[in-house]
Amino acid sequence: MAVSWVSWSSKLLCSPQNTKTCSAAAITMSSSFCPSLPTHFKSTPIFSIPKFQSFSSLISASATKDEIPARLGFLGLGIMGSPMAQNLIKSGCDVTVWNRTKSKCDPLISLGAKYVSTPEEVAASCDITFAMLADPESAVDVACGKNGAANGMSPGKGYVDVSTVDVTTSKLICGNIKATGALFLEAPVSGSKKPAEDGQLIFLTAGDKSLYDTVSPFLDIMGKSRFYLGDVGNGAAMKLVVNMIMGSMMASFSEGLLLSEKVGLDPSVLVEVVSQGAISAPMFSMKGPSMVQSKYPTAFPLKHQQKDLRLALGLAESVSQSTPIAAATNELYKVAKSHGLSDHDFSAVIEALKAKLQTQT
Ligand SMILES: NC(=O)C1=CN([C@@H]2O[C@H](COP(=O)(O)OP(=O)(O)OC[C@H]3O[C@@H](n4cnc5c(N)ncnc54)[C@H](OP(=O)(O)O)[C@@H]3O)[C@@H](O)[C@H]2O)C=CC1
Ligand SMILES: O=CCCC(=O)O
Repeated sequence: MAVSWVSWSSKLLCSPQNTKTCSAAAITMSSSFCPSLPTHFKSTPIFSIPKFQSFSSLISASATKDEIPARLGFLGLGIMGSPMAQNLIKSGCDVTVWNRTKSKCDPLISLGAKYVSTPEEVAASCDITFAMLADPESAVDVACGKNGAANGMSPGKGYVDVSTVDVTTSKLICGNIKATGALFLEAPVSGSKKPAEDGQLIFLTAGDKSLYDTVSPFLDIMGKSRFYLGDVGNGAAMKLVVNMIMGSMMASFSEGLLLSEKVGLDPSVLVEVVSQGAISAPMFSMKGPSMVQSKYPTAFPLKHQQKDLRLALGLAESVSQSTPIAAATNELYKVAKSHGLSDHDFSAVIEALKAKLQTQT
């Protein structure tokens, strides 16, 4: 399995907050400007716009990458898709958007995005189409359903699915896209609402390497690092394993917060103690203070965390791997969902452990 990793550390040189809001046309890197830049970026214009060449000719010339296509599509403008598309637009890309609920397109249209009324039309009018959908069902529907993106794909185009789905779903979408002669890359992301806003996501990609090479400058606008993991399915699997760990960590943290309170400790102090030791995690420091106040402002919806646990358990089942902790954790998120917490942040799983909810189940 081919694995590569690139961190675009050069972004740190541009602006303290988010370098990638710099005009795309202005981003040109050289080794003297950025000594820490990976070799293949050095002395290479990251991209130049707007130079509309046929995408297929650009793909075949992807080794030089001195020009890349700028007609981008973005399907799915939820918590993640919206800021990701915004960063592309703010970086000077030509972006066409679509979302099932049309009103979510409006802020992006105000920023300069084009709008068309179906995924098919997006794919037909763009060189590369990104998709950020809720779950396997919506990802398949938008890619392969009636008026789906596959109907607008053809040789020379590329489809990049950044949704979190299972391996089988990703392979199904890949098959439908590739049947049109287009290229496919799965690229689920690690990082939540704030990293999406700040262009600090981590892309876990797999699929057509030439498409990966072509879209890397766009991934670098939206993210801080990217992994190329080989065959389709490896990106999806990596993402599910990461989120399986994350879901269990959050459940365990929740138990700790409640136990500390029950034995007369101040859970805010626990958050501080945890933050200074070996089990410190940005997630605990970020979400702990609001959890102590029973507040769960949504960054990562609880329903999506439960979906990821469910899919991770399926992945484990496919290779007969025992995952008792993830299985128990999944049950807890299901309890939280059954109490109407689906659209709260996943840190609301702590509510499922509170005595009141336990007695209601
Ligand atoms: N939020 C986070 O922190 C992270 C989320 N993810 C993953 O990214 C994906 C998107 O997450 P997020 O943005 O948070 O989710 P949201 O729930 O905010 O957005 C979901 C998107 O999917 C669309 N959608 C849902 N069902 C359908 C359907 N049947 N047909 C067409 N479109 C549909 C929604 O459209 P509409 O607006 O019409 O409802 C919306 O655009 C998920 O797979 C999630 O697991 C990955 C990393 C972090
Ligand atoms: O899928 C959601 C991941 C959230 C995160 O990585 O913080």
